[in-house]
Amino acid sequence: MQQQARFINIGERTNVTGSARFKKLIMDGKYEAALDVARQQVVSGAQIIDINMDEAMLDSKAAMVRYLNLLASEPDIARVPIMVDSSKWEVIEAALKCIQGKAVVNSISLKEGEAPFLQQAKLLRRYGAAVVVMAFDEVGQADTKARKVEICQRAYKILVEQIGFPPQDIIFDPNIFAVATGIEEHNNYAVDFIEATREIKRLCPHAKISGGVSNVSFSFRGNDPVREAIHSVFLYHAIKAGMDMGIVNAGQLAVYDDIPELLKERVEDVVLNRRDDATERLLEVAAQFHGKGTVAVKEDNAWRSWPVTKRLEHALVKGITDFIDEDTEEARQSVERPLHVIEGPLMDGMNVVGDLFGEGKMFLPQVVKSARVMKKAVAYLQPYIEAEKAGTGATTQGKVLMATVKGDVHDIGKNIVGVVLQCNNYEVIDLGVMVPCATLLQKAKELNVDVIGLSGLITPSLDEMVHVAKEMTRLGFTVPLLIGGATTSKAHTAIKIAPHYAHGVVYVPNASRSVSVVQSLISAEHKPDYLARVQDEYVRVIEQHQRSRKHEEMLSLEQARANRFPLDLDKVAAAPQRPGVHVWHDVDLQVLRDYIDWTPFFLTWQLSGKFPAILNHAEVGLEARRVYQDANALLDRMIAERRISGKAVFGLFPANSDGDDIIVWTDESRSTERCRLYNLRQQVALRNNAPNCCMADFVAPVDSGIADYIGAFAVSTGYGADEYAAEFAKAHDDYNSIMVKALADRLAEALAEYLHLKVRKEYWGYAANEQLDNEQLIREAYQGIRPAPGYPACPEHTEKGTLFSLLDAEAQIGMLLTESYAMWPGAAVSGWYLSHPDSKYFAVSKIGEDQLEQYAAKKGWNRQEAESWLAPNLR
Ligand SMILES: C[S@@+](CC[C@H](N)C(=O)[O-])C[C@H]1O[C@@H](n2cnc3c(N)ncnc32)[C@H](O)[C@@H]1O
Repeated sequence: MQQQARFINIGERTNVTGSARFKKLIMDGKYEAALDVARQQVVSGAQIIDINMDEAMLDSKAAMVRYLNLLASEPDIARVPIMVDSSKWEVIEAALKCIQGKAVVNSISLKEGEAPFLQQAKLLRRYGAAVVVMAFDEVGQADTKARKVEICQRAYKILVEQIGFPPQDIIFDPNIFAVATGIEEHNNYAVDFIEATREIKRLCPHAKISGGVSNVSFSFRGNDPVREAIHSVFLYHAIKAGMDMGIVNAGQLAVYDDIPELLKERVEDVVLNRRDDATERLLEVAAQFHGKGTVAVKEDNAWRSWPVTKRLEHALVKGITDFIDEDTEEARQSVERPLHVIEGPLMDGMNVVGDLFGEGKMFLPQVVKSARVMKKAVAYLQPYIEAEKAGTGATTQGKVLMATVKGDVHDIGKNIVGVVLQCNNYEVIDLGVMVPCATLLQKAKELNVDVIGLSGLITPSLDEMVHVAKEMTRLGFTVPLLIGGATTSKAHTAIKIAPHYAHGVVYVPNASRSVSVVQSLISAEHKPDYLARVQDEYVRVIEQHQRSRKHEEMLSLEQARANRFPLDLDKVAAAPQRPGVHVWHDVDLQVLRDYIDWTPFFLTWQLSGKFPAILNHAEVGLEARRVYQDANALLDRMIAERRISGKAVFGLFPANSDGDDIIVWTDESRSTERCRLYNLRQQVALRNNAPNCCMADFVAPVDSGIADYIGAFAVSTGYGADEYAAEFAKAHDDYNSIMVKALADRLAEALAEYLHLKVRKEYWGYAANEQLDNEQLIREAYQGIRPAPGYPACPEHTEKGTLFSLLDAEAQIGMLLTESYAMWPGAAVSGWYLSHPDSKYFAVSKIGEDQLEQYAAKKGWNRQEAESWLAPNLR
């Protein structure tokens, strides 16, 4: 597997000689559609795409240039290297002029002798391109191991020794030819390639080996399953011998371990030329595997002949809903009562899923798909169960009541935990979002639940959780309380919540952990021990917290102010090109797709790794590609059917700082305050006496006489998302329900990114010439920042109130704030725009009593209100 992981797939569908569809699109001038062919390959795992426009009826050079230029503007495709494939030198040169990153040229050879070979190689070196060198010389194409090695070694010497071509940029293609053709001399072709690969790698250090893999199975055209098995077996051995890359249709490659034993053995005989009658023996069995699609699909269908209980298990593990109604019906007929189907095969199947997930052999998206199968089966049985009046359902392991706390609207994490618990046979009662404490506890009593789970995303929710814990004590509850959500932590749970409730407060870091936690809490036998361990752990966490806090030296607010960030007033940006408030009512979501930061999307699904590398990750790559594909298919639908929409309101205003405040003026006369933004300042003594920052430090002070500005924005792409997600949930499809929200969140972040870009380049215009790709945008490699209230530089959430009234966000685009200052719709981002080149993100962190008092006075808060809103900065 490790070796497979290093292999580089070269996509081949963007080749007019190899793909009839691509050829037609290009010949018809449908370049946009032809781009999709490239995109599809990247999505299916191609890490280089081979582009070939060599067609007699085509102006190949013009077609290549046009296509490459279009590709360059598609960030999701342009991130993979291009292999320029042409037999015409002028096409290659024209292509190299368009390609920005490192290109690979396919190919040159010694066919015409050394002089043209050298000349071309020199030119390629000047372009910094890597090159594919075919094992072809004046005599012809190399077929035996000896000839392959001889030609490649000769080419290597010429390239490296005569012109200093970087050896790591040389890729040899020692020719893969068809085996099992019926001609005896061809029988050793695969072995010749594999053995030559081993030898060339030894003799030509750093050079790479590539080849067109589909050639090897040419004699089995028409029988895809056998062809795919041949490719897979061939690659298995060639990669072991040192093959680095190959042209191979990544979407149609059988998994070596999944090839049925009989087929694998016969194919291996052919590929490794192990017996004289290998071809006949493969032909004998080939028909059995004949069929459409991949070997895996062929095997998939085999499960349909299994006994129904096994079929149900298979459907659950693989997440297949296609046959679930008919299989559930068959199972129902085979048992006495419909409930027995749930208690028997369905729960057995889910146990398998639970075990595989627990062992790390299944990933979260797969588990959520399994839940979809389970729910559909249960829904199918429901009318029969009701007709029988058999009560509410099967016995479960326990009842878990879950809710996102009052004032908070975020629920993706909670929904995922709910699904995972259901998969493990817990009954989950989900009260949804913004659930007041009284409602929650009343329900808990009424339903006599075993566990209560709270979730929240924004920091004010942490306080609400403390409130729930206190109320549980006051009302005499004894069931354990689970705490989860993005801003929650073990430390916060230990320090702030646990002391208020004596019957177990457990922090759950992610969905996978929820099962073992609930299991331990529900078991009468294990619960005391488990809670004692949690308590010990909390003691340790608290001690650690106290130790780390002790080292923090605090400055007085006065001292911190004296150490403010020294702003370079010569660099204050010019006045905005388009001041005032602007509204976008219907943002083109298609445009936003290119600005999506996908990495957090995978994290939502508990797949960690940076995009796009994660798509090819040895362990999670396959699953990552699947969710990515599902996500894009759903995005297509959401956009085409206009199921969600995006809106933005933003404005650019005259502003100056006044101490720690920022004054927003009504107009350029700068005489009347429209509003004042209150900011917190860092008070912890920082290393090397670094400045104690406050957001106001990045805006020109009022007494400088400099006309500075500030921007404000609020965007959401959540309009319609909750309804759409609810439709899926109603159809027992949690997978897509969660997916809708995760995608709406991604689009909201993408909108924030895109809008910020437009502001920098056009509306404010201080960076009109900025040219950054999406990766640079994600890294925020631009001038200026967009700090968001609730985040570390401006952690106090009520400032969102000022932001929203400044923009009149409710009237303009219908965005609301809850009592905890969470934004609605949930897929939303808001913040300020600061343009100064030295402005940067920082964390206010802990503040002192003096700042607490002064800030409270400015906001008109009493002590309790101040402590509540500033809680995250008082720890
Ligand atoms: C949370 S990430 C979101 C962007 C990420 N590419 C995504 O799609 O999820 C970065 C944003 O968080 C906010 N942010 C990050 N650090 C911050 C800080 N220290 N203070 C204030 N806002 C901060 C800024 O609005 C910044 O643009």
